[in-house]
Amino acid sequence: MNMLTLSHVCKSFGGRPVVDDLSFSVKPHTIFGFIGQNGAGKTTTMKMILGLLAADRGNIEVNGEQVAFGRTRTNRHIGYLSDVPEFYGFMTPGEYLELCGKIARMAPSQARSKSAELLKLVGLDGADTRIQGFSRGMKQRLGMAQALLNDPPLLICDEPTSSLDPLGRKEILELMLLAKNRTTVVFSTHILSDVERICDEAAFLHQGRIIRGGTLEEIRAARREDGPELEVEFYSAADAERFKARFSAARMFSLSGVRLEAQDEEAVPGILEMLARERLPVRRFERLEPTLEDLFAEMVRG
Ligand SMILES: Nc1ncnc2c1ncn2[C@@H]1O[C@H](COP(=O)(O)OP(=O)(O)OP(=O)(O)O)[C@@H](O)[C@H]1O
Repeated sequence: MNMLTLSHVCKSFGGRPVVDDLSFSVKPHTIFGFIGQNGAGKTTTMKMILGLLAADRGNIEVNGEQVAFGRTRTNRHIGYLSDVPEFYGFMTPGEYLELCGKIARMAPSQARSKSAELLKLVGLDGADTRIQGFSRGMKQRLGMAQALLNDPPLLICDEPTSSLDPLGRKEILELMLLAKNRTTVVFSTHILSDVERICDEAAFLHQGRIIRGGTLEEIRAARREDGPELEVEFYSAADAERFKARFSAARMFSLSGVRLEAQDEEAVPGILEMLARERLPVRRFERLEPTLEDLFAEMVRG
């Protein structure tokens, strides 16, 4: 059974479709990247999953249970982390998590042990100071601990890395990978390199519609039909020029580097033979994988 399923979900504001016939599903213990530019409809979709906004049409199921607008029953399956989580700054992280545990009706001893376990998981077990002095990265890690407090089978993170510096981002990405052992993660983002680093599956959202989805391998495979791009780097500019002169679909990308546009798969051995025959010493020969950023830019341009 899928952990999350959206079937033909639609939402308009003032007659303008913002989410348009959206369908996708997320398998348990995977990380699903929900990708889109600003205004693509990511937050609107998340709000509908959380039952905070009514869908005009379609169906949403969380852990096999149908989401109903205004009722929060299905939210017992969900942990939620926003882009900038808010806390009581005068508390320490341990005090804050224990309070959350008590609000969730945990016994005091359970709230204490669960808080300690999660603070260790997010690397805040030594942080015994008030939250108000925390960096954004530390707050995000605490938000992650809070979201995992009830052992939810689904963790939804709305742009969890957008406000962080590269180190903070890396920490949150690593935490999401760790969280995958205990839950299923859906995270929205416009940072495609984050998706490449940790996601099993992803969906590209554009103007409220999914323009491509699947495993990262499937998403990349669609482009590979055009054949690989190759980069060949030489030790001298003269060698690079000699090589480039042999190909019409070639251009220099640096003083001594040549890029060959989409090549037939069969052409690659011939190129290698030619390099050996002409005794052109090669510093680097690489098939370029398109980045998700390249793919997304292409799709959005149409
Ligand atoms: N309550 C509302 N009333 C009218 N329009 C809205 C409302 N909520 C969102 N919108 C519009 O719907 C579109 C999608 O917004 P949404 O917040 O879902 O996008 P997003 O993908 O999360 O973008 P961002 O990364 O900027 O948060 C935007 O054009 C936004 O202005």
